[in-house]
Amino acid sequence: MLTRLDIEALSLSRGERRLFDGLSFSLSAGEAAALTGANGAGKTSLLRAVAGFIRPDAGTVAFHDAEGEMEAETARRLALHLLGHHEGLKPQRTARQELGFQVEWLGGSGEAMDAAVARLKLAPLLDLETRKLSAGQRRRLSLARLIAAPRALWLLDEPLAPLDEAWRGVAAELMAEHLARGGMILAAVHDPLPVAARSLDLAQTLGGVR
Ligand SMILES: Nc1ncnc2c1ncn2[C@@H]1O[C@H](COP(=O)(O)OP(=O)(O)OP(=O)(O)O)[C@@H](O)[C@H]1O
Repeated sequence: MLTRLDIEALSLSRGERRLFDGLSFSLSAGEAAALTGANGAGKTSLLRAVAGFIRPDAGTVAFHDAEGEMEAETARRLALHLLGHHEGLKPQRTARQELGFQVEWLGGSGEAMDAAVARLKLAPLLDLETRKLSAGQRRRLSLARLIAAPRALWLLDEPLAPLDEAWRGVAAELMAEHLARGGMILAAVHDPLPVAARSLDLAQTLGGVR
């Protein structure tokens, strides 16, 4: 199981623009970090770099389990979830088809999928095409993935943004349970995370934070 994420001296650019330089921080089992910063500061880009979708200009992203450093590709394939703004749902497919596909792709079981559907109260939505779901309902469908296919590191991009108060409460419970099991959360947020979390302000972290 993934037990630590180490980011060391990371520099990231998008287009011609350098977003940040020399960013260093670590996250250990049971810890959460709230990534803050102005629009365009690079929060989403950092999450995508950790997930391996953007290559940094310099620096390293390393994943560790109890034995030592893991191969990054393996860690990314098996030990993390990236939940983005865009839920990555095909509009013409039903919620059931999309969730079923994702859970199978991620190696989750049918039982775990049923548990996730129950926890996120998705049963009445499963036969709707995803284009007919509201933003909050789509986010609940994405949150179901987190439960149906357990992974140690959750990379969450504004996870609460489209949720109403009641569903924010459920998301908070899911996060707290994940941390209590030794999971880790790195979340880009504009509002505070609803769990105890270290704050990592991208506007103020040039040069490194630990
Ligand atoms: N594919 C891309 N090509 C070029 N520039 C990009 C690309 N994707 C993002 N950017 C730029 O990178 C910068 C950082 O974007 P990013 O989405 O990481 O910011 P953010 O901190 O998550 O912002 P927000 O709070 O608005 O979600 C922005 O200026 C954005 O325009």
